[in-house]
Amino acid sequence: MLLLHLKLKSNARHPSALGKFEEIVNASKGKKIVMFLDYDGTLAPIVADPDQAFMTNEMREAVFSFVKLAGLYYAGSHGMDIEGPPKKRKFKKGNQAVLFQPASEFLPMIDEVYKTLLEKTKSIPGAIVENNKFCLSVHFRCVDEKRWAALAEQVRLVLNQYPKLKLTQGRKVLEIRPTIKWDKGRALEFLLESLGFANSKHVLPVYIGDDRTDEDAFKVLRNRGQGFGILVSKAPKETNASYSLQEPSEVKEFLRRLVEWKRLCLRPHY
Ligand SMILES: O=P(O)(O)OC[C@H]1O[C@H](O[C@H]2O[C@H](CO)[C@@H](O)[C@H](O)[C@H]2O)[C@H](O)[C@@H](O)[C@@H]1O
Repeated sequence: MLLLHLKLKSNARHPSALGKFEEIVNASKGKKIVMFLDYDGTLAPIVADPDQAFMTNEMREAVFSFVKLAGLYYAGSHGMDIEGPPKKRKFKKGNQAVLFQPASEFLPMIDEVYKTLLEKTKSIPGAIVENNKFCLSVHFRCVDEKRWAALAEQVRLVLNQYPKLKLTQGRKVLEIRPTIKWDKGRALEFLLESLGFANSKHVLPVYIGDDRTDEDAFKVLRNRGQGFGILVSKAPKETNASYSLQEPSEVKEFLRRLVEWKRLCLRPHY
C-alpha cells in the first residue's frame, strides 16, 4: 500500500515522458532538440556482463535518426573523456578529436590502481574490474551477496593509499574516480558551450539517464531553466529530472516518436 502510494506520488511529480509527449513537443516548437543520452541502463538494458551491454538494432536506428550534427559527440568516464567528430583533414576518417580530458594527469595512477584491484579481487568469484580510462568500476552484480562487504572492504583498503581518488556507488558497481570538480553536469555544460547552444532560446536540451551520476546533469538543466531531464527507472526515486521512462524500450519509443513528430512538422503542408 505504501509502495503504491509512493509510486503514485512520484509519477505525479515525474510523469511519463510518453504520457506527456504532447507537453514535451509543445515546449520544443520552433526549437532544435539537442539530445544527451546515457548508455548503460538507458540505451542498452542492464546485463550481468558489462562487455555484453549492447543496444538493440531498433535502438541503434532510433539513435541514428537523431544524429544531425557533423557527427556524434562522446563523453565517457562520467564526462571526463570528451571527444567530438574529427576536424576536416587534420584527423584520419574514423578518428575522434579529443575535446577535453580534465583528468589526464591521473591516468598513470588509475592504471596502477586497476592492476592492484585486479589482484586483490581475483579471489572473489563474480567480481569484475573494468578500466574505463579515467574511472574504474568494480562490478558486484555477479558476486554472492554474502561477499559484497568483503569486496567493498578490499576496494576501500586499496583506495586508502590514494587520497586523490574517491569511491562512489552506482547500480551494483563501485566506482573509483579522481577527486576533481567534474561530473556529468559539468560535461553537459561544456558541450552546450562548445556547440554554441548554451544561451540559445532556440535550443531545447534533453538529457536521458538512469543512474545517480546522471542527477548532476538533470540538476544543471533544472538550474539553467533550459530543457529538462528524463530519468529511466521502474522504481520511484528522488530525482532532479522532470519526466521518467521505465526502461530502454520506452526510451526507444520516445526517441522514435520525437523523430516522427519532427518529420511530420517539417513536411510541406499543401
Ligand atoms: O554512470 P554511468 O556512466 O551510467 O556508468 C555506470 C556504470 O555503467 C555500467 O555498469 C552498469 O551496466 C552494466 C551492463 O549492463 C551492469 O552489468 C552493471 O551492473 C551496471 O552498473 C558500466 O559497465 C560501468 O563501468 C559504469 O561504472
